[in-house]
Amino acid sequence: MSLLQPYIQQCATAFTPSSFSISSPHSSYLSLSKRSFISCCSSHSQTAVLNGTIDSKIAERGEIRLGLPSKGRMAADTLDLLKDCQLSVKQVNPRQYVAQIPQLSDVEVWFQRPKDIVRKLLSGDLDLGVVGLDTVSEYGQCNEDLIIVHDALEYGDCRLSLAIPKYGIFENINSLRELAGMPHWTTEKPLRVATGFTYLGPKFMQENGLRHVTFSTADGALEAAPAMGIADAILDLVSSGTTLKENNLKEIEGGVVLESQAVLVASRKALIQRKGALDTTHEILERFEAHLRALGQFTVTANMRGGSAEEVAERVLSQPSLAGLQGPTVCPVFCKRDGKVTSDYFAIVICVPKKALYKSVQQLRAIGGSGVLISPLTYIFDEETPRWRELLSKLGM
Ligand SMILES: Nc1ncnc2c1ncn2[C@@H]1O[C@H](COP(=O)(O)OP(=O)(O)OP(=O)(O)O)[C@@H](O)[C@H]1O
Ligand SMILES: O=P(O)(O)OC[C@H]1O[C@H](OP(=O)(O)OP(=O)(O)O)[C@H](O)[C@@H]1O
Ligand SMILES: [Mg+2]
Repeated sequence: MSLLQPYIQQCATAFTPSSFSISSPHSSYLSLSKRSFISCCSSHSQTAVLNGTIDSKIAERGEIRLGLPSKGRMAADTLDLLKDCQLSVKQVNPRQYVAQIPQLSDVEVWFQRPKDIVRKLLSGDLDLGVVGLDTVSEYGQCNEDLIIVHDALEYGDCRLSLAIPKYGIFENINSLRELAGMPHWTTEKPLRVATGFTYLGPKFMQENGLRHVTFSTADGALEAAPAMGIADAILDLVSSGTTLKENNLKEIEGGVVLESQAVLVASRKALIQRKGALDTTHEILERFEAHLRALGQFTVTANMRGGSAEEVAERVLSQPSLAGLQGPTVCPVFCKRDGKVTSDYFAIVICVPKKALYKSVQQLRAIGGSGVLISPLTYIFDEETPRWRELLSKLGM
């Protein structure tokens, strides 16, 4: 074994849909990945055995298990989101992998690595999880048992993207079409792609008609592979683009496989069969939605002189940025003048998108608003969350 091999090992076999093959020093991970790949195409009898095992796991335990990332960049942000939704995770010490959320008494939190959260949802050992969409797509492999309950938790933003060197034969290549059209790639000398995404990578290439491609894999620092002569291209997560830039690589048009952010994912079986799982999911979803909706808005209060509530409302509604969620709340401000209670002023309360804040203040002033107060919003609970209806329909309910 050469010195390079423990770091990244070349794949000798060209990818074709019928001969998926990737070699790696991490044989346990890859054999699992390969097994899951094959299991996608497995016989009905194998699926039935697996389903039987999952059914018995559902019957065996009473609590609802939520998997959260144990480490890495998703871990802290996930705990922060839960905390902001008044669902603080009580973990006795950081090395203990089980924890509780006092507000959700039937939920047991298990800290796991993101890819293991997806694997354990599929095996029936977890019921719910928070991970990146990239991880669900890679390790979930389109399995119908996985249901995305909330698809935009607004952190962990990144994209899975193909990147090539800025130099050499790639200098003038700027799109996937141009890359595919290069005469260099043949059966004998295919395009070598280094990636940790050994399911999504081949699938993307196949769907985009790149026939002469081989894949190699490694656990990190993939951006070094082209300069080391190990690969021609890489397929990896990109966020700021700094790592690509620092390693003289560029993304190409049409090369984004997936846009990703943190999601709440569930096992369909658990939602249908486990007692209380659907109610708990509803509560978590409602809290997430209410909090995330509120994040983008401010409450704006202002005073306005006027003859009646209707007349003030009409003035407010004449401005494009002042409609609020359902329209303005207008209420009289009472004061005592010459011994008499009067209301020459009205208080108006509206929610405005954070992005439109200054424009809203200008519009309020233009129609006679004064004493404008801005406060952060914590939650916006609607009558029913749209995602809940979507979930019920995905479950056939
Ligand atoms: N550069 C990035 N910016 C934003 N989010 C990212 C970035 N890289 C990864 N992520 C998101 O965070 C998730 C976890 O990434 P992280 O690097 O923490 O763990 P990992 O790569 O799975 O584990 P490890 O690096 O220890 O093997 C990814 O699946 C992705 O959803
Ligand atoms: O576009 P950027 O903001 O530069 O981020 C991209 C980098 O972030 C991730 O690596 P990570 O930091 O997780 O290290 P790893 O390769 O060890 O997983 C990803 O694999 C890229 O290398
Ligand atoms: Mg990483």
